[in-house]
Amino acid sequence: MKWRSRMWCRRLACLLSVPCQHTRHRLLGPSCGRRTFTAAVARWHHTAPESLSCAWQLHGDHLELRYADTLMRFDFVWLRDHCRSASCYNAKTNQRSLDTASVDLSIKPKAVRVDETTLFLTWPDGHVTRYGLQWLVKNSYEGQKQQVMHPRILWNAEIYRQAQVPSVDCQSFLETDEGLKEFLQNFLLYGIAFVENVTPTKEDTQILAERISLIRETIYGRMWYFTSDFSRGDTAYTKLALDRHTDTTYFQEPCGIQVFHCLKHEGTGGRTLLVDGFYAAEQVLRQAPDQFELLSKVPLKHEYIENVGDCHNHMIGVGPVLNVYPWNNELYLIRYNNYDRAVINTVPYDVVNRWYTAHRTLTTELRRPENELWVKLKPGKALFIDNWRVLHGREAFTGYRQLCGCYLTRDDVLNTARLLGLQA
Ligand SMILES: C[N+](C)(C)CCCC[C@H](N)C(=O)O
Ligand SMILES: O=C(O)CCC(=O)C(=O)O
Ligand SMILES: [Fe+2]
Repeated sequence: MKWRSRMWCRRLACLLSVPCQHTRHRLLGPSCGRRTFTAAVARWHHTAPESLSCAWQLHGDHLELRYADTLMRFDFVWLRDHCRSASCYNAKTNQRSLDTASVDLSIKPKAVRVDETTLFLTWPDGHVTRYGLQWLVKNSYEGQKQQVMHPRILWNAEIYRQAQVPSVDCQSFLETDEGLKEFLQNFLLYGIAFVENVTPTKEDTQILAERISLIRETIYGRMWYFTSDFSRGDTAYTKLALDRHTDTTYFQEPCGIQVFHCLKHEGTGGRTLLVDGFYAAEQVLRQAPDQFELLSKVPLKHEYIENVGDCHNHMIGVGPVLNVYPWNNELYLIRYNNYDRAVINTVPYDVVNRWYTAHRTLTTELRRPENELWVKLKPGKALFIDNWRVLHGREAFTGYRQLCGCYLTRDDVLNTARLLGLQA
């Protein structure tokens, strides 16, 4: 992604290299500020020449605007398409009424005017579009690019322990907005969160889950409940150790959240391992950006083939190990499960070779002991894991062990968080 920032710097540099025009305008005085501009001449216009709070310039196919320390460029079709007038936009439902296909792709504003707070555009058919300058900063590519979509605290074991993230009490989680909000804030920041003093039953675990989301029903059921009874074609249903992984990598959209509640364990071992996949990926980005890029570009398949008893399933999910938003390179999903990774047949041999190297670098980071958080799940303590970020595993165990839980739909967890005022 380096090229992006380099390119951006170059563009920024070129725009910053025109201050002579600002100076000239300041010398010309305030009269030009509110004047309607009709000709497409590249010239800076200032609304408040003394403070230089806003300046704009019309180019052949876009409008350039500087406001609140942000330099923004707006495509003309974009400016027409996002018009918030009553005939183009339904403010009650927040939906677009304008048929975008009716906009001439070479449209240009007939007139442009900016006052202290608002940009006014008049289109060839006479339609007038108004944008608040604050709204533009918040919604422009350049404004948006400066902020992350999901604020997070990346952690290793030490960082997580030092943070002393509290578990939320079950009653406060279920009965107060503050309890729920605190829980969700922790969950969004760290990708894991605990609820304490839960009655150790499947039904009570379901009530917890439904407090924040819809349950995502899968081939494992809605609420699942499992022991080492080999009832399914998967090593989760054994007493074996499981290396760190994310679940349901063989779904086109892996489950967003996993809930675990250990209802019983009479025996030894069986601790849960948690590793922040984004922390590890960040280390790869630092050490070897090209390897990070490869992991985010090469698509692979994961697969689940099951024929046990009455369970017949064949699932395939395709996607890269690291998934990033292309406009800011921010990670949003890691798909990592070496058990369920399918035959690699989507890439030529020389790329395969480089991919294995990159995968090894990531695995080395994921396996560093200092990145491992080990917890023993006990009846009463429910664990929520962001399955798009935090890997889980398990130590081998002896004796009878019963775990219940479910998957949650990510959109609905984030919905609850946003309704409580959190950035999600
Ligand atoms: C959680 N539950 C026991 C229901 C399912 C386990 C699925 C395990 C599978 N290997 C995966 O990683 O997706
Ligand atoms: O048994 C456990 O603690 C977890 C097993 C597992 O990885 C899973 O169920 O997804
Ligand atoms: Fe798992």
